[in-house]
Amino acid sequence: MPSAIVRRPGPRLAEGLVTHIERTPVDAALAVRQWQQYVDALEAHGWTTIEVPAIDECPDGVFVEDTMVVYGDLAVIARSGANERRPEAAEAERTVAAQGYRVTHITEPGTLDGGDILKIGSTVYVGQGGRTNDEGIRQLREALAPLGAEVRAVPVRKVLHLKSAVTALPDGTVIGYEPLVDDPQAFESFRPMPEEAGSHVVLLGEGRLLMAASAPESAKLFEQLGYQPVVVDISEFEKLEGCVTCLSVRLRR
Ligand SMILES: NC(=O)NCCC[C@H](N)C(=O)O
Repeated sequence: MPSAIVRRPGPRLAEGLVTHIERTPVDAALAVRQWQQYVDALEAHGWTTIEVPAIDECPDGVFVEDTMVVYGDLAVIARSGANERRPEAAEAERTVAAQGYRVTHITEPGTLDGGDILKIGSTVYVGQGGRTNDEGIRQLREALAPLGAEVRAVPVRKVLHLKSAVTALPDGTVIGYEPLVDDPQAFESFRPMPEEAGSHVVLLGEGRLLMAASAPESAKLFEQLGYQPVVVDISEFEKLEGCVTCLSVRLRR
């Protein structure tokens, strides 16, 4: 059975970082309900969820995906490009290690956020230009090479992370909202989506795509393509540049 690491939002969520969008007020109580619905959606589709203890002093702790990259039996613990977010990694590391993963670390001067990593088979795309630096990419390549992964750097300048711009469908097609994708040609096959949030899907298995309620046109398009959208409202996390991918680390082993 697949499982997913998640982390409950803390009391300072509303103070989370915003970089590319205007700050708007976050309803913390609504955010907790939305987070629970996100967890419920994972569980309803066969995913066991494993909680990292909440980290009250870090407003962005809920975006647990950024703390690591999991590939095969290895968890590469990230060193965030945002100083304020670095304390999030320690407990996340303990949680993934307790699941039986080997652990290695991105070390200074390398920086890397898990949100910058998009895995498609043995190809690992890494966003370059935001939170992840060249040294972080070099270290990731070195860590994953023995596992047969090919790490490819792609530019990210218009959004926070690579996976804010693009994710991939089960058949490997990369999807993105073109105005926010720096180089669509960096990917073997690219499909433009009609909405920004339509570029973000979590593959739940059996053609089901977890996605945000803020992309209804994209949901229709996915249905036409033969997929089954599983829709969650994550408005309060979107106000902090979060999306469906960043709220969990999927463990498929
Ligand atoms: N992987 C992601 O898309 N993470 C979203 C992180 C949002 C958070 N407010 C941040 O700026 O780090």
